[in-house]
This record gives sequence, structure tokens and C-alpha cells, in this order.
Amino acid sequence: MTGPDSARGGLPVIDMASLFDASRVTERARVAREIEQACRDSGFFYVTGHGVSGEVLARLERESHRFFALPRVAKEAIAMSMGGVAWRGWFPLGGELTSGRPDRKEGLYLGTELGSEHPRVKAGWPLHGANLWPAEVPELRAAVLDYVAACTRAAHALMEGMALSLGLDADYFRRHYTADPTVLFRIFHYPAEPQHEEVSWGVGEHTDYGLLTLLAQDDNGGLQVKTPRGWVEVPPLPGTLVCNIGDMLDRMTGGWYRSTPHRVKNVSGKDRLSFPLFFDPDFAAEVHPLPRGAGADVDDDRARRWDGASVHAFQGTYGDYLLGKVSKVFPELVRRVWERAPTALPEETPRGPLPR
Ligand SMILES: O=C(O)CCC(=O)C(=O)O
Ligand SMILES: [Fe+2]
Repeated sequence: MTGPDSARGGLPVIDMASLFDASRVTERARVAREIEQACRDSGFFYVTGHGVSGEVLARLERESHRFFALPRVAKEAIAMSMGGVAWRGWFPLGGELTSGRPDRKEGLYLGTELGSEHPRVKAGWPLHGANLWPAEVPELRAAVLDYVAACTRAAHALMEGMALSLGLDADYFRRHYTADPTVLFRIFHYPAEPQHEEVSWGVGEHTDYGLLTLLAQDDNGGLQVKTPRGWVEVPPLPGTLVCNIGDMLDRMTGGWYRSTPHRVKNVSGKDRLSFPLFFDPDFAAEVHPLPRGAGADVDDDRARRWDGASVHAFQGTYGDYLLGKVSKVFPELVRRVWERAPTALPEETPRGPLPR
């Protein structure tokens, strides 16, 4: 354990090392109970034993700082509008509207690196394709790919713990949803704000969309979570990642595990970097309630949710759900990208409620 509870908003620190080794049965059962407790409480916890080395993270942080320090024109060369339907690239400060308002952050959108020969890329599936890399910081590519690989391994292992915590076989999620997961990765830069002024939200209140999010953050803090005890800070703890569950786990468990609202305000007076990796179901997977929903009846949460939309009412693939969300947070970009997209995307391409 790392310091008093109050220093981390009462969020637990869970050592997940045993989730990489199926033979450690007793320890895995204990970790599963810790995960259940955390998910029944705030849906947020810290993990250690995640296998992402300090060197890999330090390199990612260093190269990311170099990227954001580039002149605007260099970043514009890989703007999201260049990424087309693959939905990759840089967006400027204020370019994303998380809860209907421009966020005080800039960022780089990345994801699983797929070449033009991949069948889904060939078929023009949205959010599938190649990443856009800055020519001026070529080292960023390897730094990102190494981090994403390590973090994705951790996410697969955590989903085993998640399955055990719900009384399911350890490989339940891999068998049904994550053999080919949707992995989205973002690097955010929240600029230093003058400390005498009222600081706006870096990211407005929201829940994450998929299964789980693994977040690395630098030393500057600013993430806040809405727990049953009210909003609490999620301060950085060296060597940990922050894990939280998303809407799809909320939906699958009938609300037994909740995707919890959170938000970010950078009041540190310094530039803040964060690195969320979203580990989500296969884009083409239909997301259903679990066979043995761990006890709870479906609770229609529409009235309490940040966007007034219930995750339980939704029908369709994860891709449909994701595209619906993306079109809310990037309305202008969606319009422009879809206007320019090939006129006839194949009929079977998931497109969600986007303009056709
Ligand atoms: O930057 C952070 O700490 C969190 C970002 C976040 O919540 C998100 O991207 O969904
Ligand atoms: Fe989030």
C-alpha cells in the first residue's frame, strides 16, 4: 500500500501481478475480490504489477513533450482532418467538446496500427487504419508502440481479473469480445494555466465508452472522480496506472459495475501530460448483458447520467456505440470527414448515426 487512503481519494491500490499467471489461483481470487470491491464502489482503482516498465513510460513522456513543443504548423501537418475515417492525428486546444464545451487540452489520437491491406481498412471501416506520426519527432512512434503493447497486455490480464470478479471463466471476455479488441490510445497535453485566473475544465464530466481505461499520468494531478462520497482527486502515485471501467462493462453487468463520471482540471500551474489507453470490445461485436449478471437488476440510469443516455437501452455493435459518441465530441470534424469520405462505403460498414 502506498500512503494513507485520503492521499488517493480512498481509491484502492491493487497489485495485479498474479493476473499474468493462471497458476496463482489463490492470489488471483483475492485480486478478483479487490476488483469487485473497487468496481462496486467508485469504479476507479490504481494498479501496480502491471508490467509497463518505468523506462517505457519515461520515454513516452519525453517524446510526447517534444511533440507538443513543436510549432503549430508541424502539428497541423498531422491534424485529425488528415487522418480521414481512421480518426487519428492531432487536435488543437479546444478542438474536442467532451460535455458539449471545448476542452482545455490538445491531443494526439492513436490506435492499433493497421496497414492499408488490412481487410477492415480496405473496406473503409471508420476508426481503423494507420497512425499519423510527426516527421520532426520520429522517436515518438517506437515510444508509443512499445507503451501500447505493454499496456494492452496489462488490459488483457485485468480483464481476466474482471471476469473472475464476476464469477465467469478467466477467458470469458477474450472469447466473446476482446480477441481483436478496439484499442484507442491518446496523449493529452493540458497547458499550464495562469494560477490567479479561474481555470476551465481540461476534460468535462464524462464516462468512458468501452470496457476499461488504463491511464498513466505525470506528476501534476488534476483528475477527479465522482465517488459515492462526492468528487475526489485522483493524485498521481509513482509506478501505478489508474484503471476505470467504461460503459460497456456497465451495460454487460446491468449496472452492477458502474462506469463512473470523471473530469480533469489542471490547476498545477504546469503543463500536464496524460496517456489514456481505452481497451474496448471488438468494433464488430454486439454487446449483450452477461449470462450470469452478478446479481443486480438492470437499473435505468438515464436520468443520472452525464449525457442523459442509458447504456442499457442501446442495441447494436460496439462500433455503433463508439461512433455515436465520437460524433458528439467532434461534431465539426465528423461532418467534414464524412463529407469527404468515399461516396459509397460498403453497406456492411458500421457507421452509427453519422451523416451518410
Ligand atoms: O487526462 C486524464 O487524466 C483523463 C482523460 C480522460 O478521462 C479521457 O480521456 O477519457
Ligand atoms: Fe475518461
